[in-house]
Order: sequence, then C-alpha cells, then structure tokens
Amino acid sequence: MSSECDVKYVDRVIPRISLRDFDARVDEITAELVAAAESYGIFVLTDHPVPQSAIDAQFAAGRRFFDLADSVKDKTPFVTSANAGWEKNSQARPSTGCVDRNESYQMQFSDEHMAGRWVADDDLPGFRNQSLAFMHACHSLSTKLMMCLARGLGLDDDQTFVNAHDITKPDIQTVLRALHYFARDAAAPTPARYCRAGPHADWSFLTLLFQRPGQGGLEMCPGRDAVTDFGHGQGDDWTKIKPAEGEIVCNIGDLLMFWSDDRFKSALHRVRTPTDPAVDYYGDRYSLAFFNQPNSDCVVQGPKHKYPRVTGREFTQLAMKRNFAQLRREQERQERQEQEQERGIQKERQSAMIVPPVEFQAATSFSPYTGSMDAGDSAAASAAFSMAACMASASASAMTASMM
Ligand SMILES: O=C(O)CCC(=O)C(=O)O
Ligand SMILES: [Fe+2]
Repeated sequence: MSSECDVKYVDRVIPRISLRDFDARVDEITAELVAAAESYGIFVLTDHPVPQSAIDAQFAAGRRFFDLADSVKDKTPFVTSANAGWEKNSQARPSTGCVDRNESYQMQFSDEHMAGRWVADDDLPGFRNQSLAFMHACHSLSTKLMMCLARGLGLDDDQTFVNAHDITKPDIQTVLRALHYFARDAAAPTPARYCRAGPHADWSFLTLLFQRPGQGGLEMCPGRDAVTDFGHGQGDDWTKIKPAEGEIVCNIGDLLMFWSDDRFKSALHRVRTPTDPAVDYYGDRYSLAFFNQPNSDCVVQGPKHKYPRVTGREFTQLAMKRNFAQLRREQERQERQEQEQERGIQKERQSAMIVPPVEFQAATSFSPYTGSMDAGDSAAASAAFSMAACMASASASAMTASMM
C-alpha cells in the first residue's frame, strides 16, 4: 500500500452518461453504460430522475442524524447479520489493515433487517419516512440501469437483475449508507494510518454515490481483471472524481463483475485522507451511498458460467470470508514489519553503545546519534501505538465491518 503522500495521479476521463429522454434513447444509453462498465466500471450520471430537492433533503436528514449525540446514535448500533445501523471508526479495510475514520448509518428496506435499527421518531422526527422515500427513488433509477445492463450482457430476460433486487421481499439486502468523515485541522499533521476510506471495491451489484459540491476526496483506480483479485498495490495510480451538483457517481460492484463473468469491472476506489492543505479538503465530508444488493435467495450465474452458480446470500458470505482473510493477512504483514523495524532499532542502539562517538560522550543532547535514535524511537512507538489501536478497533469490529 502506498502512503497518501506519494500517490501517482492520472487524468482519466470518467464517462458521463445523460439519462435524458430515457425511453426514446434507451439503446444509445445502454451502449454507453456497457462501454463504461467494460472499461473503468465507474461513470457519472446526469439528467437522471432523482430530483435535486430529494438529494438535498436526504443530505439534510443525514446531517441531523450525525449531529445527534453518540449515545443517541448508539441506540441503533450496527449489526453484521442485518448489515444495518450506526458504526463509528470501525470498518477495517484489507487494503490498509486499519479502520476507516468515519461514521456511517446503514438503512435497509426490509422491516426484518431494520427491527430496532431505525432511529426513533422522538429522536429524529420524520427521518425514517424521508429516508425510505429517497431509497425508493434510488431503487427506481437503479432498475432502469439494471435493465440496460442485462440487455448489454445479452441476457434472455432483461428483467433478470431487476427481479433479483425485489425490494418488496424481506430478504432484500440493498442498503442506503449515510457517511460522515470528520473534519481535520489542516495545521496538524495527519496521524500515521489515518484513512478516511481505504482502497476497496464494493461487494454490491451497483452503487449510486451522492457527493456534496466542494467536499472532494473520492478517487478511483481501474484495472482489476478478475473479481477474485483484490488489486491493491497494482496499477496504483488514482483519478479524482470531483463532486458536482446534480450528478450521481455509479460504480459497478463485485457482484455484477462476478455475474458478468468479469466483463463488467468493479473499480477500486477510496476517499483520500487530507494531507496537503494546498490541495486537499479537510472539512467535514458527507456522502450517501446506495448499494444495490440482491435478494438473499436469488440465483447468480454468469452467461458464460465462468464462476459457479451461487445464491445472493452465498455470494455475500464468500465476499465477507475473502475480505476478512485478506484483512488478517494485511494486519499480520504490518505486525511483522513493525517487529522487524523494532529489531533494527535495537541493533542500531547496540552498535551505538559499542562505539560511542566522542561528541556523543561530551554532549549527549546534541548528538546526531541521540537525535536519530530518538526520532526512530518515537516513530516506532507511534507506529506501534497506532497499530495497537487499529488492531483493537479492527478486532472489536472484526466481523461487524460493513459489507462494502
Ligand atoms: O464516501 C464516499 O464517497 C465513498 C464511500 C464508499 O466508497 C463506501 O462506503 O463504500
Ligand atoms: Fe465503496
């Protein structure tokens, strides 16, 4: 994993697809969606049917939720089995081995998943109805895209994907996630291993992402050839996706990559951690991610049968298993690296003691050895500390990490 500071940027043109006159232009729109899905797997929708007033209202509702005291938000904590509820600084990413520094609230359509997970009307009047209305608008737009993508793949039934995302059934897994990234002081250095959202691909079928103008940070890196490939560290060059009013960023998720036998690409993306006051956004950042996730019982099988047939539930379980195995490998790698660093420091200390330079004996506090050793000590100490913090929160959230 490269650090945020030495990242390479590439100016890619992210496809922009207008949904104007959808019914009349459906073939043209389908061709554009397929081309975008086959290349970067990420595109921007314009002239779509979700009104700006509805987007603004949902951002305002999310803002009201995040402004509540943690003790109130914690009345509806995140649970993995439901993939719903509130969590803070607890989603660990395999790419970083650390938790993302944000809070999020995940909402689902089904009463079964949301039992005890909706914030109470007394705490936030109207929040539930507002959010469900927004989710229906996102779902309705998603069904148009699903129909085009099924046609583009040449499936016999262009409703295959729509039918696999039936929000009236209790086993629907689709999620609206409201996110809040905390403001950082631009004058203070960013702590080691502080990540807004580490590189990842979504497990969903298709994600609709709403950003606020001026609250930048979203970046993408294409190039995963197979859904089984994590891709972290390969082709590590990123492109910024600037937020703009009225636009929706869509990214193909792993499920659609799997379902299309890897023809449609699920893109790596992340939210940049601000480290450079000249270019980065340090303020509070809010976003809304609508993850289309299928019914647990639907059957997933690509037209070319590249991968075995699985149910929606099995796909999610396999993705979680793979994710946590990779997370563990990354955390173990970091632990080994820290132990090696610690051993190197011990060796350096011993050799400094064997041959103490004259100036070291005379003026300890100005010695270059003292200086470098102190610097090493404090770097190692702070790395060890932050790793311990990461490990603690990662294991606390272990299997609670949300599914995207
Ligand atoms: O907040 C964002 O812009 C991206 C969020 C995201 O990628 C996720 O939650 O999976
Ligand atoms: Fe994501």
